[in-house]
Amino acid sequence: MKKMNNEKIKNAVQMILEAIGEDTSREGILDTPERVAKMYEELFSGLHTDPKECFSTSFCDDHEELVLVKDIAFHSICEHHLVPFYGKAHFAYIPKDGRVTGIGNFAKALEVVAKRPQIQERMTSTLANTIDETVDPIGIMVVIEAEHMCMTMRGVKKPGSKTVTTAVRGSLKNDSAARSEILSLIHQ
Ligand SMILES: Nc1nc2c(ncn2[C@@H]2O[C@H](COP(=O)(O)OP(=O)(O)OP(=O)(O)O)[C@@H](O)[C@H]2O)c(=O)[nH]1
Ligand SMILES: [Zn+2]
Repeated sequence: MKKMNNEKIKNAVQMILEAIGEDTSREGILDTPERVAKMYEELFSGLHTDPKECFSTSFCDDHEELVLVKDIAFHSICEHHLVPFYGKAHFAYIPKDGRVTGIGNFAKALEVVAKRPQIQERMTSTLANTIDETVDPIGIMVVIEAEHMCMTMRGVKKPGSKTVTTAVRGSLKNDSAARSEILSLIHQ
């Protein structure tokens, strides 16, 4: 994994604090540039990791029906304002040739992809493409529901508003009945 430049982040945060008129010598704020640099290392840890690595385990169990792993919580960062958006991701897929993937792999891939500055649409399609290329299922549908702090704490200020994005690959693209079943299972 490429290393982040912590020194650069520290200097930038120091400059922001100075620019907003803070007293950067006061005790509470003295270590803030360093803290933020450490935090960014965690929040953006997925930037140089390939989520395809998360799908290494699979099992052959003759299951060729729908599998839904739902309500996996995540936090990500909006690339426009660098504030969080957060919510839940749902993964539905139909295994090919009875080969199923480990259900925990969806949560691992979500963690990698969420830890990047981005928009929700790209996060959704990145996950769908990753699963399509590694698990190679008959069909896949990724649904993400999130609240964006750039829409709640600033700007239009609409707390509680949710954005829902979907990405569909394979057979589910032409199967509206299966997509409706997935959506009803998600919201059951
Ligand atoms: N499509 C999409 N838009 C997003 C996402 N996150 C934030 N945005 C929007 O990106 C837009 C950025 O708009 P700009 O006009 O460049 O920035 P701004 O003046 O700060 O915009 P406002 O947030 O509307 O005040 C805003 O409409 C945000 O609501 C996302 O995940 N997907
Ligand atoms: Zn934003």
